Amino acid sequence: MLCVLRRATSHSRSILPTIYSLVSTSSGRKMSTQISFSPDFLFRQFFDRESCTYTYLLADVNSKEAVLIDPVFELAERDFQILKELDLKLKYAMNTHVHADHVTGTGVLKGMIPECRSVIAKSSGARADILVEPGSSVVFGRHSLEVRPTPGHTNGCVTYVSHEQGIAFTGDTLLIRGCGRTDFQEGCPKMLYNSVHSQIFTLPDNFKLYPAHDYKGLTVTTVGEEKLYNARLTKTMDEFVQIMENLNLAYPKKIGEIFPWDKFHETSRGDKALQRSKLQRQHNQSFYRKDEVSHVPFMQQY
Ligand SMILES: N[C@@H](CCC(=O)N[C@@H](CSS)C(=O)NCC(=O)O)C(=O)O
Repeated sequence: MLCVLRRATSHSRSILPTIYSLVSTSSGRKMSTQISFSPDFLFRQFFDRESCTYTYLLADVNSKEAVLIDPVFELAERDFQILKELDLKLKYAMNTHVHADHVTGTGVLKGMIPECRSVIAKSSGARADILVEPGSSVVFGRHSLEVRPTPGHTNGCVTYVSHEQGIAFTGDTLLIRGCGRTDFQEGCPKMLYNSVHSQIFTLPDNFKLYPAHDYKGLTVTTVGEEKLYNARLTKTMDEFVQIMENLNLAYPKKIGEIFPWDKFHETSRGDKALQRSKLQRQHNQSFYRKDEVSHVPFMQQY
């Protein structure tokens, strides 16, 4: 047993510097200079087992002002309880985009915390108290998040960046070793490719990236790692488009609750997506009649 442990330790010692040096060779930056969180910055990552969604809680520990990124409707009570226990004041409940796979928790949280304001990108077309635009800053206490436009999965996708903490919340634009699908809801692979390369891969290699979902149990990545190992985004644009057009993923389970089918149908791109959406629509109509979609008001009431 001791032997195995020793071997495992020396193995991880030999691999890590290789990764770091590969990354620093490709960009000229040193991955080994890890950016630590400031002592007055609180960070928590929460997980929804149902939709594999990450919700992030960030706060200024002195002023107690907090933000939640991508809260989930069914888990609003969990998030509220944590805020209460940590004695935090939720200033903003924000979304990276209009989600197709879960209903946002912002409406419920606003009901529980009257001072809380909802935030989403103006380009999403969704309703919220604050509609942010490229270059806007979301300020909580002494901390702030820069809003970077990263359309492609949806038109209104944004990435929120904390330069001081060296972190970015990429929503569904960039997933760990993958990316958001582009086969519905205004999806456009070329746009997504450009967004990642111009807005995310231009951040320093040692910035940590936190996605809105992971389906394999991974929690965090870095710009440097994704530039080396992302199976889709390390390809050329043409290769990337080919990959994205042939993913053939099943639609998210909740899509029928999020989108009125007529709107979804209109905004699907390409014949293949349109055909699939027709089939899906026929299938779902037996479950979701439009006038029975009780969650839609929450989707609109960010
Ligand atoms: N199986 C899940 C949905 C999985 C899925 O489609 N995820 C989306 C993000 S939520 S719209 C995605 O972009 N995935 C990309 C990928 O490569 O997996 C469900 O049934 O809800």
